[in-house]
Amino acid sequence: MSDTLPTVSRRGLMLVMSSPSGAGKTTISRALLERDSAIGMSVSATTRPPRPGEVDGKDYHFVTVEKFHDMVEKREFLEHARVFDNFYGTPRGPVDEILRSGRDVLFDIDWQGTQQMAQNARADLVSVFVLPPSVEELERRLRGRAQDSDEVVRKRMAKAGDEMSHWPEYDYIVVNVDLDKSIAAVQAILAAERLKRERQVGLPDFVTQLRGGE
Ligand SMILES: Nc1ncnc2c1ncn2[C@@H]1O[C@H](COP(=O)(O)OP(=O)(O)OP(=O)(O)O)[C@@H](O)[C@H]1O
Ligand SMILES: Nc1nc2c(ncn2[C@@H]2O[C@H](COP(=O)(O)O)[C@@H](O)[C@H]2O)c(=O)[nH]1
Repeated sequence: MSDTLPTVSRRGLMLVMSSPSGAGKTTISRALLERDSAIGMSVSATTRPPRPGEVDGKDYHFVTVEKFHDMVEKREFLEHARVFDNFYGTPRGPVDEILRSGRDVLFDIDWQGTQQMAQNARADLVSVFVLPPSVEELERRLRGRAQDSDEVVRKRMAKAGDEMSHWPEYDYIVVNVDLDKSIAAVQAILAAERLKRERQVGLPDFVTQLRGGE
């Protein structure tokens, strides 16, 4: 066997994860990032105040409402939306940079953002909707996270039904019962999507070379 591994160049994909608040998409995303160096996270901008332990520039870019509107006007967002009582948006620049470096990009965004991304870049998008095992468990997780006030938890629970109604718009649905199984499921989705023929843009050259050149 040759000692040089064949590489077929590949077009980067955009993996979007959505769910009702508290179903577990951030937890699954973090685990995925730790295990897979070929995917980078899109860090959103938000007008929401930081939760305890959240780091500016890592979890979010925490910005004022004025700054957010300025970014919208300057078309700096790939998508943006009002979610609950705050604004959230995906800065365009870092996403382009990750894709240019040949890696995939992971997004933790809501259904409104996913719809906007689907309008602009359907071919590059892979979308996963995470459902909780039950509404009771969803509330347990939101409260167990212990990072939001009672009022915030109540508002998020009140919106959960509406958010879950968007599941048919997604490519894959993961019911997040067991965390390890959910992480493995998303890894499997990513592995299969990377092998899609149309994403392996280096295949024509590779097969030509396999056939001895033409
Ligand atoms: N399979 C699971 N079993 C039990 N607890 C879980 C599971 N998955 C996630 N959790 C816990 O549920 C809580 C909410 O998870 P997480 O913050 O990932 O939700 P989220 O969907 O990203 O919410 P948000 O949209 O508000 O950011 C966390 O405390 C997390 O540790
Ligand atoms: N459309 C977008 N939605 C986003 C973005 N960043 C996060 N989100 C979604 O907001 C809610 C609440 O998040 P939280 O961190 O306050 O709990 C959740 O559904 C996220 O997926 C974004 O850039 N665009």
